[in-house]
Amino acid sequence: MNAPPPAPPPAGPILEFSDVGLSFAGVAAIDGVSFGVEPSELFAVIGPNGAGKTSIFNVISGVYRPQRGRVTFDGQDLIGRRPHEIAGLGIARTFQNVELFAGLTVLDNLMLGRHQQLRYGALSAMAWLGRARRAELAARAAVEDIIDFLELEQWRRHTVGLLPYGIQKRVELGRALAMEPRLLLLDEPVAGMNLEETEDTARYILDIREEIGIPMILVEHDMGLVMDLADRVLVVDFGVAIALGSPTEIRNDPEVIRAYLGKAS
Ligand SMILES: Nc1ncnc2c1ncn2[C@@H]1O[C@H](COP(=O)(O)OP(=O)(O)OP(=O)(O)O)[C@@H](O)[C@H]1O
Repeated sequence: MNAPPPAPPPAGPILEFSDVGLSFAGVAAIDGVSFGVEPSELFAVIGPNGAGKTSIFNVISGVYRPQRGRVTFDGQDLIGRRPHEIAGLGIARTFQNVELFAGLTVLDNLMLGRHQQLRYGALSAMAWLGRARRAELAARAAVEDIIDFLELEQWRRHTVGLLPYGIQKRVELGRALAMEPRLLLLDEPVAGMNLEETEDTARYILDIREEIGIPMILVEHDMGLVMDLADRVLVVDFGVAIALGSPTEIRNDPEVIRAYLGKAS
């Protein structure tokens, strides 16, 4: 009898954040936080205001350089790299406040996102016009797919700054997707949205996971959204990781309840 084929080795985390410490003027924003994000996992980071969530994103994306610890993406060290290099490795992010070119159209904003991903520079573009032109056509087709995917068709020629806030946030998500990321960081994707916009965004996040299958890290205050969407949740408070587990484990964790009730009183 033939033995069954050996199971493939379990894939390790694509992002490893190990014992990171970051302080500003001696005050710790992140104090020894460690976690790993599995390929295609939807990982959430929650915590009260000022807990260190955005600082974690800023460390991953190269905006802040921590004094301690190690961060790797797909085995490559991230600390010490500049934000554009990290974007070039395939880590895209959206921001708490929309950061788009407000005077440009939806289409142009997405094309700019895509150009960060194109593999030719200005000189090679001149030398290899044919190749550059083909890349440009492919870029345009990829952007049109994103417009379809996020149902932005009716706004594609509109100036971004004049669009409703919920649509601007969706364009920002599209801009990040246009980079063809291998990891997506979503900083408060539903902040300031009404219920309908929030539900739409939840659906797009699930669609990204289903159809594109990339891992995502979500920082969000909307607890309902986090508990509905996330595979695992990391809770930070005063820069320290106080819990890590499934939404159900987190909901029932006495330390988490204490941190939140403490802030509410
Ligand atoms: N550039 C900076 N200079 C000085 N202190 C900073 C800086 N960035 C963050 N901090 C401090 O680090 C701590 C964590 O801030 P951070 O913005 O990461 O928290 P947060 O959990 O994202 O908060 P919020 O939910 O309000 O967005 C805070 O005390 C904040 O004041």
